[in-house]
Amino acid sequence: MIDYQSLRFDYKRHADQDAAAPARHPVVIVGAGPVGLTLAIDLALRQVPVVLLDNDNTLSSGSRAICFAKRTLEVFDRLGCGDRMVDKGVSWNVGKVFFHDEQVYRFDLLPEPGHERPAFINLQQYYVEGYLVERAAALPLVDLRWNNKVTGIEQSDDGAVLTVETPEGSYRLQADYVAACDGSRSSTRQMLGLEAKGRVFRDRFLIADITMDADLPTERRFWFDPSFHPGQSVLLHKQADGMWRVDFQLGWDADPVEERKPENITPRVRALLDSIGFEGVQFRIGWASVYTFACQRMERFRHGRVLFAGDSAHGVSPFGARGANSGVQDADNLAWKLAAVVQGNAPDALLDSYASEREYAADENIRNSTRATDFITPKSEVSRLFRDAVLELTKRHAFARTLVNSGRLSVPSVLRDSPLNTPDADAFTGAMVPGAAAADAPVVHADGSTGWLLRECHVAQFTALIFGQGEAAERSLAALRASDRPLHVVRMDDGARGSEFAAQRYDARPGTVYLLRPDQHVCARWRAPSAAQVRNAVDRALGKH
Ligand SMILES: O=C(O)CCc1cccc(O)c1
Repeated sequence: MIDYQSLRFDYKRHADQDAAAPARHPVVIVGAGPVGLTLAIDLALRQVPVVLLDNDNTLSSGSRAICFAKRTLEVFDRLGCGDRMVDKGVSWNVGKVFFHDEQVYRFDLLPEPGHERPAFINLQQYYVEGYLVERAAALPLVDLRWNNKVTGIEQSDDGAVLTVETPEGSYRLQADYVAACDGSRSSTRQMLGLEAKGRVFRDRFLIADITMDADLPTERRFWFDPSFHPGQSVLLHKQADGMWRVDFQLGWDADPVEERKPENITPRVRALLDSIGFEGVQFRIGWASVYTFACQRMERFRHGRVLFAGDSAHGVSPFGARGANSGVQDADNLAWKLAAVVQGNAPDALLDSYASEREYAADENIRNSTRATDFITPKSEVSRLFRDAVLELTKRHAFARTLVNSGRLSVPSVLRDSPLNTPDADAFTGAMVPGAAAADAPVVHADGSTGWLLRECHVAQFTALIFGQGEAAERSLAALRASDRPLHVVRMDDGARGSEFAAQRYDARPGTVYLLRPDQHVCARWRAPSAAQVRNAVDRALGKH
């Protein structure tokens, strides 16, 4: 078994370091974390060569982001590495909320059948990064350079020049576009004199990974004010390899250095385990950290030829697992747009929609994260009284459950107001509005074979889903063909067992067509499209209108 935590990657001298003039590349990505790696793989699969620079030669130190959401797994599936993540991770849908020591609420994030992926998996970040690195290594168009630290950036109208420091000295590189995926302390952001602004929360949390031989169902457990950690909150998650993540709220006055010491972590963990029935169970403390956080973002995610993605662009609290997941969705949004622009299939202005769509998503994540944090860590006596009253009521009254907020867990933003959407001209019901990430569903083919809707969406192209058979579906198919736009067509045959999920989720009738962007967001839909409507919708989604 590979120990991903102790892996060291070789620095290799590159021919660019000996070039007389700085070599020029279409895209240079700064930072080989989950976001930079996702973006690099996605671009390479779209036939765009990428240089990916990382300032060290290791994967994530510590388990860090552990909760990877359904949408993130669907992105990883599209990139060809979702199965490994899901096979190694622990899947979960259910969360339990406790007030004092009593369960007051249980929720199921994916109560309906007919989805390939669970609501979440928990997997240590070093595995996620390791699997992405291995996937990238299989793609000749990804040029991953370890121990290549960007120390300077100069922008011009048509690109940027980066200064890169290596163990053998520094060299310069030119890029048509730079993606800054270099984390919350982004040096790219600092070098450009930019900042992220927002609210810093005055509280401290201890995260400790413990390994123990004990089992509980794989569920998220959250305690408000439990007897084993009075006055504070606690969150427990199971990870791979018999590891568990515990988050203890400590309060602002806690001493971060003291709290990280094993002799101070042990009694906290012991009290938790004793309270959940694991009195005799031995445990080992692994990675531990004391953190504070801020909900903040850069005002704009695009600065000329530099695009910011992930934690460099925005930050949230861990509650809701919206950090890494929204970063992967940034990459998902950016990759196809960058590919379309550098390949000459879309104007540069398409990249403005990356910024506006993901700034919108960041606001939604920050809003959710801020509300959850305010509920979890009330900052006044009145807020605490309100919070405790809600939790008390929740035991008996369903209405109060909607007010409980232990973190609203990550779901993709619906990009409802995106300029890339074609507004509906026909009546539809349901959630698959233009801007929504396409819902998965079983697919039943005419020959009886089965698959999953999102797996059928081709990585490189716009996809058209056509529902049903018969004349209406044939007319829609003819319109798609006559549109003269490269479309990957997926036939959603109705009538077969299992096909009802898709028909219902997409409010489909025979002939209904959904147009999906390459990142699987719906951008248009019709009951019976014309070729011109399809053509216009594709062009609009490419930023040509
Ligand atoms: O369950 C949640 O709301 C998030 C769990 C989580 C994710 C990342 C770090 C961390 O300490 C907790």
